[in-house]
Amino acid sequence: MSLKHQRVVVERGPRSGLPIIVAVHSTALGTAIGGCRIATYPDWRDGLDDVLRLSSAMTQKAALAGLPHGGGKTVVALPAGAVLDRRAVLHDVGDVIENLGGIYATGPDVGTGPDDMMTIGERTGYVLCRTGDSSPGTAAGVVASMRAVVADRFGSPELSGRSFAVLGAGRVGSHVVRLLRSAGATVLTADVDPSRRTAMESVGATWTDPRSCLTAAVDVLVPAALGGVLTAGTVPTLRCAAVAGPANNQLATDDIADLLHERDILWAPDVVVSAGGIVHAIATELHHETPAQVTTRIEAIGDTLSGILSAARETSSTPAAAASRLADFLVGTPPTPLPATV
Ligand SMILES: NC(=O)c1ccc[n+]([C@@H]2O[C@H](COP(=O)([O-])OP(=O)(O)OC[C@H]3O[C@@H](n4cnc5c(N)ncnc54)[C@H](O)[C@@H]3O)[C@@H](O)[C@H]2O)c1
Repeated sequence: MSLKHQRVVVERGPRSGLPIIVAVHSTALGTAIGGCRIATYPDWRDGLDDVLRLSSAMTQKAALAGLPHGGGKTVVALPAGAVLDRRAVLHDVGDVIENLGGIYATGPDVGTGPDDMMTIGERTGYVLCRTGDSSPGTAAGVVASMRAVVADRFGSPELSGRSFAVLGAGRVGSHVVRLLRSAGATVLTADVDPSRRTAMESVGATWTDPRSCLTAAVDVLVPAALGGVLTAGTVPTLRCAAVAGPANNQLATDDIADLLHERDILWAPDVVVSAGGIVHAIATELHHETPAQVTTRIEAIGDTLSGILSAARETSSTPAAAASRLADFLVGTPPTPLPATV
């Protein structure tokens, strides 16, 4: 396999002794952006695989969100049972990013949050989201996407009277549930953490168990927990008309997009749907836009998704393939040919 990334740095952190891996996939549209993931891997090379995949997805995400940025990612690959000296590892991360000289800026991801960005910020200025929570922006982008999805599927963007099953009532999922309820939708929700139940029922959502939520007969299933939820095993059990949610990497493998298409379940690519938080952070922190300008950008996620869903229909391809082709076009990558049929 040829290397498609602009730059990949692997360093053993001098303070932490841990593998710090930063991949800059592309700066064709501007500074690469993408979060810092601290996670356990069987081997650091699995972390390398992850960072290569995630940074390439960030290039697509930034381009599809209309941001003048490329994609990158940081992974700190923890061995099983590692005891973390958090400050040491975050300073190691900060130094690696600083040494890249500004071609990449990081932010929170799995295993890191705004406080960690403050600590990384003690070593480098190339860091986002030091304050605040990205989940309200992400949720707003999800709801803008919902309007595009129901318009495509049912002929009207109206959310009132539509039914949704939100799997995962965490930071983003709980905001989505509230926004959908305020718009007059019927909402079923579930989380492995039962402490979320009271808050969700107080806004009028119906609580259920995760399995029933996944397979509920609803208009739209909203994956808002972990990635990999759509598999060859789960897709045949779905009873929804569409799937659209913030969870990253929902498809266990790329061919699951075809399986959903064959079942006539509309899948909205998560790389588009989940962009609201990063759009908010970039527009506010790097481009100093006004709240009204930021809202307009987040609402535009729905327009982008509408265009992708129309293009998919017109070319008889999956929305995943249509999104990928649009991202390649925006970044200037030579497009891959369309398959004859899907
Ligand atoms: N926070 C953001 O701004 C943002 C931005 C883009 C994408 N995402 C993605 O959206 C998803 C949710 O992010 P978040 O910030 O809300 O995370 P979170 O950790 O706050 O919420 C996730 C929730 O899912 C629940 N959960 C875990 N496994 C589950 C299961 N099997 N069934 C049901 N519930 C389960 C957890 O208990 C938790 O409440 C993640 O995939 C994340 O990568 C988040």
